[in-house]
Amino acid sequence: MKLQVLGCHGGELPSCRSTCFLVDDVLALDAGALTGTLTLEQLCKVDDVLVGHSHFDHVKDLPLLADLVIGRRDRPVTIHASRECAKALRENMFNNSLWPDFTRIPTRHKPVLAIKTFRAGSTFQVGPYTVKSVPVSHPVESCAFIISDGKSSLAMSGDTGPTDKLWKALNATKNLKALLLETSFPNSLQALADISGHLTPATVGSELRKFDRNGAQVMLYHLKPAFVTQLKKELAPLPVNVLELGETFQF
Ligand SMILES: Nc1ncnc2c1ncn2[C@@H]1O[C@@H]2COP(=O)(O)O[C@H]2[C@H]1O
Repeated sequence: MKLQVLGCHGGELPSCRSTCFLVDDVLALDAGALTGTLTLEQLCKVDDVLVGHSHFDHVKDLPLLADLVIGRRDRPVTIHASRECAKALRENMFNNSLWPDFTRIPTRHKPVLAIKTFRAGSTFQVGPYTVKSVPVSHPVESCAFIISDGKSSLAMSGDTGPTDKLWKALNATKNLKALLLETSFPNSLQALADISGHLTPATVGSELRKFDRNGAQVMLYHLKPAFVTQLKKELAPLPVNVLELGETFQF
């Protein structure tokens, strides 16, 4: 699997882009940095988007994506969202008020977008990938994903505070090559991290003690733009890498 880092922050500044990864040019993980990073030709190749939860920084490019690729693809771009997330997208984004309902445009039988719902905790197929969703800990329904192409597995934590379910699922995963793990706030903001369902370097350290790592890389993302420098200092002693924009990995 090829993994491209399009966005690896928990917000946006000229030097930071919201969460967005691209697998094998065709599968996007979250949609926080699609339209500002990919060309129109590259955007037209994205067949599926896995959305971990409904918060704005993870879904914000879906409306612009639909408007850009309409009329340029043979089939809809499929957005895979948990029930609560799908409901939020339908009611609050593609509601003909904030943005046109592109799940019915240009026609309801051949729309540019399809929203496909999964049950948090279920395993489903997306093209050649088997995707296991794992509910994690956040104020809205949020899922981690474990994605396998039959040879390698790659996991993304989604936005989460401390969790047991994710580590249990990861410890049972064969051929796990990498875990993309969220880290949002510095240790001085532990109370905010706890209330908003996020990790700090301190809780990354304690969470990693639950992980039978087996050689998998741990790559951190979702650093809040205002705290990147402080976070990198606090993370330096941990056995992890902090992701950078534009990086590409092959698993
Ligand atoms: N109680 C809170 N006080 C201040 N900021 C918050 C609070 N709850 C959520 N947030 C912010 O709102 C953001 C929503 O997206 P995130 O979960 O990435 O990160 C969250 C925090 O940055």
